[in-house]
Amino acid sequence: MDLNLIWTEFLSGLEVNMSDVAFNTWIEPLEPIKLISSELIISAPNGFTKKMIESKYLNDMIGILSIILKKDATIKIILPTDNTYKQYQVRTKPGGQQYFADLTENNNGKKPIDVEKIKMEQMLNPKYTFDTFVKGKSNEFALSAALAVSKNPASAYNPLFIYGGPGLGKTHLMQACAHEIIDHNPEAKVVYLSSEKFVNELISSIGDRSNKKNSAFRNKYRNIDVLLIDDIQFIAGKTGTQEEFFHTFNDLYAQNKQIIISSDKPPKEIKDLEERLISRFEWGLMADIQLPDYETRVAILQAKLNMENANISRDILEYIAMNVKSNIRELEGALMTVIAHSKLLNEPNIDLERAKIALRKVIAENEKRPITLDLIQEIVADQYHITVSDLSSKNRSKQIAYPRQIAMYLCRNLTDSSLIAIANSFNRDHTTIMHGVDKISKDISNDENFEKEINELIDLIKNE
Ligand SMILES: Nc1ncnc2c1ncn2[C@@H]1O[C@H](COP(=O)(O)OP(=O)(O)OP(=O)(O)O)[C@@H](O)[C@H]1O
Repeated sequence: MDLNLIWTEFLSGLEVNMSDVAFNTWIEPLEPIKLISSELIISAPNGFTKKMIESKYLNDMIGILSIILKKDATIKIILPTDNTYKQYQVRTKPGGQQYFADLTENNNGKKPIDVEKIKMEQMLNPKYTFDTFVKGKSNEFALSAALAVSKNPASAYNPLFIYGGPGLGKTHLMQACAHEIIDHNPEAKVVYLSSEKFVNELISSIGDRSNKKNSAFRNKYRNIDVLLIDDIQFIAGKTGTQEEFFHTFNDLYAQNKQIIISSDKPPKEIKDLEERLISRFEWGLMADIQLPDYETRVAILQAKLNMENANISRDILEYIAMNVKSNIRELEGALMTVIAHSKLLNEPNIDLERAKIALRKVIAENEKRPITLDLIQEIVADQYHITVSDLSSKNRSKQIAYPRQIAMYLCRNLTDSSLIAIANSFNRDHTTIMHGVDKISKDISNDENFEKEINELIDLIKNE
């Protein structure tokens, strides 16, 4: 078995059992050196990491390696100063990319394997391709943009910014771009990752006081052809990460490299995102994905069903499409629930009545309204016997101004809308919102009864 493949599997095995921070801090910096029979030689960057691995993670690592090798394995941790295995050390190409330089293999004319590429391809879901993406009115613009960019990276639209609510297909579309670009050009250096992973990698590179790792981080992201960052909204409020990402973005853009970004909202509406990033994200093309209509929902269900090789009747698909409207992930979840019931009950031709019973919980959840600024305003207005338009009016009487501040507080705490979006919905500027939120926070901490009143309101909103 190839060392690179073993290592990739090994990392995946460890990653699921560890927190991201622990993985990035202790495991990521390790380098596989050589597999000699069933002993894996691993290099740790310093004595402290070596000690930490040996005391805390070695047993798990041996367990995982034994499963991969299908025999009892051992692991030896060495330091870069150990010359015994020098000829096997990882080398860095001029671009910063790393590969294993087993000199004996090179002498035999074998091409060194690109570790980053293997890792990256493993991160892509093989099912998330353009072929499996169902086109509908809600996503046709984003789909066309993604196709155009994948066919001609960095010449069609740069950056491409895809946004839309949860579970509507942003990750699927981003990964379809990555697959398509790699299929057309296997040499392309494509990096796909969530902004959370970007943040974690950055933190662990900063945590390393030797500058080596920090510059490896920079090289990694500045020497690629296509960068896809999923769920960029997670870098909001993280000043250091935004700074690093800003420079990465500028470097790639200046070199005419494609950048594709996804988010749950358009750049302007992302809470605590720096203005300079917002403006850069808006340089290229912004494409939104909306909630799918009924026909698209049925078509998606049909497509998923074909992949699952199960027999679910059309009336059940229509029933699901009619009742699950909130997002496609839930739609898929509902279909999988019916398929699971049909399999577990041994009813290959499950009927609509049975399916309805199986779906009762899913559908009840789906009927809950999502918490939006509009919903909060409706409920607050109703509770305090005023109208929704009073909330955004100029009226300053206490009977209206106080519920207005309560609604501002709830909008800020129960949604992740930006201050600007909240301010617009109340026809005010953002400082007024901040003042209102502060006032209500203080009143809550000073008055238990008021706190109770607000908690009851929150329950009402959550259960609507
Ligand atoms: N148009 C589509 N055709 C087929 N499947 C789709 C489509 N849109 C979404 N899906 C499926 O719905 C599920 C959720 O999609 P995905 O994870 O891409 O959503 P997302 O917008 O990235 O969500 P989040 O913001 O929560 O990360 C996936 O299994 C995906 O394959």
